[in-house]
Amino acid sequence: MNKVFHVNKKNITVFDNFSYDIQEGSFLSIVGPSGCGKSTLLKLVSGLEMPTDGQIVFDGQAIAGPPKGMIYVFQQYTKSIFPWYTVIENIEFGLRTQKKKISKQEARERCLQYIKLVGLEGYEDYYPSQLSGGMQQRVVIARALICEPKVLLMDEPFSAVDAMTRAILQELLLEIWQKLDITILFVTHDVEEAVFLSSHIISLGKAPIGLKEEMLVTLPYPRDQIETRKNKHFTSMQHQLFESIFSQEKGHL
Ligand SMILES: Nc1ncnc2c1ncn2[C@@H]1O[C@H](COP(=O)(O)OP(=O)(O)OP(=O)(O)O)[C@@H](O)[C@H]1O
Repeated sequence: MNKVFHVNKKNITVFDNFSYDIQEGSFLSIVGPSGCGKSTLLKLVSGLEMPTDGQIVFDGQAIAGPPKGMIYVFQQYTKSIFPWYTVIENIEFGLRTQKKKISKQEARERCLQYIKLVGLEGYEDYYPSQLSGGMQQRVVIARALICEPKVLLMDEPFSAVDAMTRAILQELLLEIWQKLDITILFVTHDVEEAVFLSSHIISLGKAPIGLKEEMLVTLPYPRDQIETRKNKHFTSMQHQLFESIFSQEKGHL
């Protein structure tokens, strides 16, 4: 697959002959230096951008637009939840996008089930402005999951929350991933986050290098913020990724 943007009469080649097979059920993080094409790759997979040449195949079909079964969670969660809706109404909005006919009672029960899954029980009738950043991000995650996606695409979803909330949300996301058996594609700048969460990591080189490194993260699941970080492989994988990205960032400054 190739992806070239045309800006001000110039061509920007982001991917040149890029190819990668995503394993169903994996937790794949995409890391790499700034501007290497991480978000573009997610947009290509989600059908929000189309490749200039080649194709992206999902469920045996070339993607020609946002496919059913994939949900995109953006970084700026405050912009993607409705401030005039309560928690439960925001989550119900996810159900309505599915266009399946279900009764009011069933819709409420399903919303409550996902509210429980993300640990927001008791906050059903709160408005986003009455919630912390981490809680708002939970609403976004619940709204995405209620659509029962096969693939969840997340572009730096935790970058705007504080370190402790991020650690809690990371554990929550792993629990959900294991419970629901979905595939997650996760863009992050943070190599520690990538190693903690992922079963697979791809490191992209400065465009248009494409795939620079592929890493299988063999740390056992379930992972734990305290125990997993003590594992010596955790530290060595983190160093390896950091070195690879930092050397490219530095070379370009
Ligand atoms: N819609 C667009 N039109 C033109 N150029 C674009 C567009 N989207 C992305 N690009 C260019 O493609 C390249 C890759 O951008 P992308 O946002 O995918 O990188 P990234 O790795 O996610 O960056 P960062 O880590 O800084 O968020 C950049 O040079 C960017 O300017």
